[in-house]
Amino acid sequence: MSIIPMQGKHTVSLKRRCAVQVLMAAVVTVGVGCWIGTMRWPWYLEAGALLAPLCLQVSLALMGLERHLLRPMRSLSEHARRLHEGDNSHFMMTTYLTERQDEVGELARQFQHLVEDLKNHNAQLLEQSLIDPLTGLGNRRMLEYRLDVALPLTRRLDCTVSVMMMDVDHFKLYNDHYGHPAGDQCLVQIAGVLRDTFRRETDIAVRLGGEEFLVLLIDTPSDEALRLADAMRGMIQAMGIPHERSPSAEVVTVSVGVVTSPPGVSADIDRMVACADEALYACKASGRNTTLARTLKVQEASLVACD
Ligand SMILES: Nc1nc2c(ncn2[C@@H]2O[C@H](COP(=O)(O)OP(=O)(O)OP(=O)(O)O)[C@@H](O)[C@H]2O)c(=O)[nH]1
Repeated sequence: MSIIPMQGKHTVSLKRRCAVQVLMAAVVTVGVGCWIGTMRWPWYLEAGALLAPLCLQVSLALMGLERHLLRPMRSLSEHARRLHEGDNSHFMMTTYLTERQDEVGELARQFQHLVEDLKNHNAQLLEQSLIDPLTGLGNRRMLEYRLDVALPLTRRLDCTVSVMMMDVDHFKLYNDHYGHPAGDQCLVQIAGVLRDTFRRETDIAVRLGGEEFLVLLIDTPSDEALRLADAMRGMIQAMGIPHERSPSAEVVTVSVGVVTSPPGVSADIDRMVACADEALYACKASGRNTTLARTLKVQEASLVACD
């Protein structure tokens, strides 16, 4: 963050305000003193006449102190307190502070910059903690984060939720044969297919870990979800990444298990993931490089188990 010098071009410094105030007090006191000298009043009247403008000047100085220093300081400390308590969602310093052309305004602007920098930094950190560094897809935390928003929405809109579990076939053999860095590249290419296939803003595609990926689609009929999952599987096969050691194909392939909750049913994601996992392992058992869907048993508008 750049540090802007305190004395800006248009700054009316508090120091200058004080100097003007003191000068005015001196001029008024000397002026009144000279005037009293010509009046030949008794001493108590002279003292009263001298003290009255002095008291007025002191009162004006205190009012200025309150207006130009103490009130903005209280306001700044209130902002700092709200930030400290975590209320920074819509943090915006009042223009009354930031538009001031003195040191307090400068302090408020710097404070505002600092808070904005911190907010950006926090947003970056949050994003980094939600992204899988290898593939750039979301990770498990991203899934949880997005489910918090997506699931209440699906309940409210009474729409379907589809979960796809995808796993690379014989990936251990791939790693053993081509090496771990080549395995990493393979995962990056697979992630690219997921990104190209699931482009809707509501689609959630994440790498759960290792060679396992999950896709969650909302408001997509079960046959469409199955068609998309199989298209994705086909595209990964069509990339033609050689896999000499695979017992099931000459290229890298994946197996995909799909499950869709019907509309009007409250989606239990854990149960759906378990069902999609079962479908995935059925793919593995049936020779791999396939897509299988499972239907969900529903009782009293909630998911019970896979059939
Ligand atoms: N290159 C690379 N390999 C990984 C990564 N994460 C996990 N793996 C490897 O992925 C392999 C997964 O092996 P398994 O779970 O036995 O599964 P598989 O060999 O694909 O066999 P099937 O799933 O039954 O087809 C292991 O060898 C892990 O070391 C990663 O980030 N990069």
